[in-house]
Amino acid sequence: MVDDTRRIVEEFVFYILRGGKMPPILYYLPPSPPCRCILLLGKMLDINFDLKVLNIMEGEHMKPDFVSMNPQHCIPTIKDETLILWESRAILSYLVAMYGKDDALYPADIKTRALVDSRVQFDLGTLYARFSDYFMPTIFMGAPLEESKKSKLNEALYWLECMLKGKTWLAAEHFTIADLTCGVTVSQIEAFEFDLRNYPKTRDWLQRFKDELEPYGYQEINQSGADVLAEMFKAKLLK
Ligand SMILES: N[C@@H](CCC(=O)N[C@@H](CS)C(=O)NCC(=O)O)C(=O)O
Repeated sequence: MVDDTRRIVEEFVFYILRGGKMPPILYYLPPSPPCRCILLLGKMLDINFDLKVLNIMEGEHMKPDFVSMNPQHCIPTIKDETLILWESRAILSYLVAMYGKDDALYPADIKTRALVDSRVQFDLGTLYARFSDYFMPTIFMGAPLEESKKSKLNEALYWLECMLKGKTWLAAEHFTIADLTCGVTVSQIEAFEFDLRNYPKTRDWLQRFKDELEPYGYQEINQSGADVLAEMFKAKLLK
């Protein structure tokens, strides 16, 4: 009861501070890597999401109300007033533009932004895609791991290692959404105990990524979600 009152008061204060604008609704599931990216950014930007858990394992994403909003029925999805948006990386850049106190996480400088976009799209089209292709058939269907897919993932990790040569962060002198999306992917790969010994720069960067996000709930949001998926993966491997 006290907690409820406190939450209502906090939401009201937040509402006033935002100039009368309600916070965005986030449809999500805690272990989902793309959802974890949005939750972490929300903490960094102090966005008090109206959180709606959508359990895709129980088919909640296929319910007519959600499908009429997002016909692709994927999470994360946000609803911010009239805007309905999915694709986690597009959500990241939108939230920085709309709620960031500055553009540091998604720099306006044209050449820096081009590098951020390049790394973000590398994650979507190559790194996360190959990670998913290698691990997900085992997690969701109990399929055996495939050596050819492992090689493809190693190739993507090698490219990431090359991108980090002489760099502290992936795309700028400071942490950006490129580090956020690639970092969540690599932290999941690490949680699956994939051998990262050949990628020393990536391992150092991953540690910096964790340190950077520690004050924003890294353990509760990202590590715990990564561990849940890793448990599911191990259980399938043992079968
Ligand atoms: N490229 C999308 C991928 C989203 C995605 O695959 N979400 C999964 C959960 S991790 C999902 O919603 N699966 C259910 C479905 O697509 O029907 C993003 O980054 O947002």
